[in-house]
Amino acid sequence: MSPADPTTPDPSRSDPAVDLPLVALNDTTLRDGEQAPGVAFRPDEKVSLALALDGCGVAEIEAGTPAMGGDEVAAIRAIAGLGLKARVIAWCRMTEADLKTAAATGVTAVNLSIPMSELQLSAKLGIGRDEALARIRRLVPMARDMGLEVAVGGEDASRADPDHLVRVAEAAQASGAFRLRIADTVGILDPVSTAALVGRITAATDLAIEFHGHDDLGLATANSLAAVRAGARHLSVTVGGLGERAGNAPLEEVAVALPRLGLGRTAVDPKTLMGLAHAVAHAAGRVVPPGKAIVGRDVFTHESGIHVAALLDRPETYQGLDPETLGRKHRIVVGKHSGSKAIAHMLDSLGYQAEPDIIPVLVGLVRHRAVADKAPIASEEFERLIGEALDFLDPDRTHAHVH
Ligand SMILES: CC(=O)SCCNC(=O)CCNC(=O)[C@H](O)C(C)(C)COP(=O)(O)OP(=O)(O)OC[C@H]1O[C@@H](n2cnc3c(N)ncnc32)[C@H](O)[C@@H]1OP(=O)(O)O
Ligand SMILES: O=C(O)CCC(=O)C(=O)O
Repeated sequence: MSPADPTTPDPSRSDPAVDLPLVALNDTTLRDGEQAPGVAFRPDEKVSLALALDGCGVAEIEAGTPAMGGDEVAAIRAIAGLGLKARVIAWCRMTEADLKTAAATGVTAVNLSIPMSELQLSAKLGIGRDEALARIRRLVPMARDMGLEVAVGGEDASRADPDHLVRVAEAAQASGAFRLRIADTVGILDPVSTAALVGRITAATDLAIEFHGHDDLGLATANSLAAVRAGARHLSVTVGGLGERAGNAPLEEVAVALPRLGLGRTAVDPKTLMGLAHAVAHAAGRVVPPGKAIVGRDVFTHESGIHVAALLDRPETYQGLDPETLGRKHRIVVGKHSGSKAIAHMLDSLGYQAEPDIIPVLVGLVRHRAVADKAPIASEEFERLIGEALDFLDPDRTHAHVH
């Protein structure tokens, strides 16, 4: 098994290594992310999120949809003028009007989107595959002549005939596009079908392939990783997975999983991911769920007695990901599932030297309190429970059970 071969990763490696393939993350929080129902960023919010995304190290920022006009155009123009390291790309339908509006924003790159499936071609545009190919051959060179880099967006590619996708890749490349996006628009792929589809395209073309996963089945991250195994070197992501319906592949999951699984490296600084998650959630009017992988409040917090007992001695016993790589730390709380070692640890961390007889009493009191409160026990409440335990053990306080 060779770690350099993306199809045979070495799961034991945890550090990004230079011999892993470089994967470009195209963050579309400001375009597809904002398509989540009710999410509406102000231009100043889009600008500050673009700066944060650039600081985090994504390769590309899909800044918005110029065809929306007004504030959206102003925001894209402002982002294009920031001089970011990331490529700033605008999303367009494959039409001359959208292209001209995009060019006027000052972006240097456009994603020209056209449906790939028969269903969308006929239902949305009333055209067939040949006309779709003709539009690619007309619009891509037009955009190139305007001095723009061009990616072709293959909407609904997961429901399209793979032979047509290959022809689209050929037409896109011959017309001057630098990339084709394979979009699982309605989120129906799994990792096996993603690898088969993406592998079919990457075997037939040397045009760069981007995979754009949706999370309708909770598989967007898994599918994105499968796409990399199959040769995709560009992935669409959004912060927190924000996006249409169930959203997109979360930036934080993809950026951390790629090197952790020995599949790829990116330029993303993992220590920026928490701040970014909260900035996007705030601007989106949403919250970061406590159990959200990588950036959730509780994902390095431990309550279960068996886990705490082991990781107090050796953190690696219950650690798949080192929190320090994300600028985070393990946290231990006491609650319904605490055992005696966790209670002793809590006493110790609050500065008490306890005699062993108080611990089982506290285990019971903590469990009871946690069920009533449906929350871990805060330090002040724990100290109150110490008092209760002392009253129970020795109502007259003739003996010091804690010091
Ligand atoms: C899978 C995706 O995420 S696709 C991206 C979705 N993003 C958005 O919709 C961005 C927000 N959208 C908007 O603000 C508006 O829909 C606009 C400004 C883009 C267009 O508004 P309108 O002109 O009023 O059109 P409306 O939204 O009613 O319908 C969409 C039109 O786009 C056309 N269209 C859709 N995809 C494409 C395409 N790839 N190429 C060309 N035309 C397309 C539809 O056929 C329809 O055309 P019609 O008006 O001639 O019937
Ligand atoms: O055509 C594209 O660029 C992809 C659009 C998209 O967001 C999707 O299909 O989910």
